[in-house]
Amino acid sequence: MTGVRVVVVGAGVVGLSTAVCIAESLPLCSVTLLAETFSPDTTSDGAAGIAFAAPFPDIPLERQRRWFKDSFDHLLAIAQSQHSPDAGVILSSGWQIFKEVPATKEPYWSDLVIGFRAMTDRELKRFPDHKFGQAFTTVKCECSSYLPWLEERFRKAGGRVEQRRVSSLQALGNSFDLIVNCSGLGSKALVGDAGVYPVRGQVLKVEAPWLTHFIRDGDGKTYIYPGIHSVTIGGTRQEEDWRLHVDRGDTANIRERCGRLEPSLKKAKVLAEWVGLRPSRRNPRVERERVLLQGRSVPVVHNYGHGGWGVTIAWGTALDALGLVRQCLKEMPQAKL
Ligand SMILES: Cc1cc2nc3c(=O)[nH]c(=O)nc-3n(C[C@H](O)[C@H](O)[C@H](O)COP(=O)(O)OP(=O)(O)OC[C@H]3O[C@@H](n4cnc5c(N)ncnc54)[C@H](O)[C@@H]3O)c2cc1C
Ligand SMILES: O=C(O)CCC(=O)C(=O)O
Repeated sequence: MTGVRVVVVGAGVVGLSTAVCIAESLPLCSVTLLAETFSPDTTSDGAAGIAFAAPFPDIPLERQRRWFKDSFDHLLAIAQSQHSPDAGVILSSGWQIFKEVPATKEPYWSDLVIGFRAMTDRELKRFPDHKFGQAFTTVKCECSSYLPWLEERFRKAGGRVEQRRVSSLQALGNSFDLIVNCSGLGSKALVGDAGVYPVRGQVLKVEAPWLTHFIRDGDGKTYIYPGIHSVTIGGTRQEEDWRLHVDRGDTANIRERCGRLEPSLKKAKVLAEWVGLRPSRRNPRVERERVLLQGRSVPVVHNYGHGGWGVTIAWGTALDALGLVRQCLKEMPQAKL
């Protein structure tokens, strides 16, 4: 046997990151990336792409810190290299502001981003409804550039790409020795996970090149993220809402909320409106199991359910998934690594 046949299902930021990690680290495996949709038609494509996260309830904080750190350091290195414009990864500085002083003044990643500090009274003055704020520099990833850039990197590492929908893992059992499931919300049907659910998010992309700093309300519903080509303003977090069309009421509401934080947005031209369904789950599923497919016991590594933080932790969870793939290979006596 010359190599183990690995398939990665899903070409959003999680699937592409995972596919790149596997193809670059395990050159003797033949890796196929298989997905129903590719950039620009994935959920990842419309994300603001800011590296920022809230904690998941049941994952040890040390593991979450590792996911954040590995991803942040990976993106920071790109942002500070000549690849930054092609990959669409940049540094982004700004403020998170709170109407009430939060119980936890420093998020678990406060020492992993750059220059995290409490805002001064002078900085807070322009936000009269807010009592407390955090200033920091993080990274921002424009997935409409980053995903094609990752796909190119995957192809250069010898990966193959195939576009089709997979109706069940059974359909893959004959053609592959190891399955890596990065199908996001698709995992609800693909692996019958009832714990995966959509959280609808609507954003507007506006033209406002004079804005250079992000502003995020600590309630997580209102944010303004300046990017390379446009400013993303949002948003909504509507649980179990599968509607993919733009809601005019949401648009008006977003413009009103963001305009209150940044009055100059009233002058900004709307370039596009977008809706995505966050692949949410109580905790992301990054684990392995064996599944009986066509009479064969096939190892499956899962990496999905990142909710609203998929861009932020994709690279870190991809490295974990790579570790799980290595464990599966060790259990295959015929595999050459
Ligand atoms: C409005 C909004 C703003 C956001 N902003 C941010 C942000 O600033 N920072 C951040 O970290 N995150 C953000 N997110 C969250 C982020 O977008 C998601 O966490 C991330 O996109 C999830 O990536 P994914 O690869 O798991 O899923 P997806 O991008 O949805 O990709 C899933 C892939 O699986 C494929 N697939 C599914 N089922 C099948 C099947 N049966 N057969 C074949 N292929 C299949 C799909 O075609 C697709 O290629 C935001 C989300 C929204 C909605
Ligand atoms: O929450 C944020 O501030 C970033 C955008 C995001 O992650 C989201 O809308 O899911």
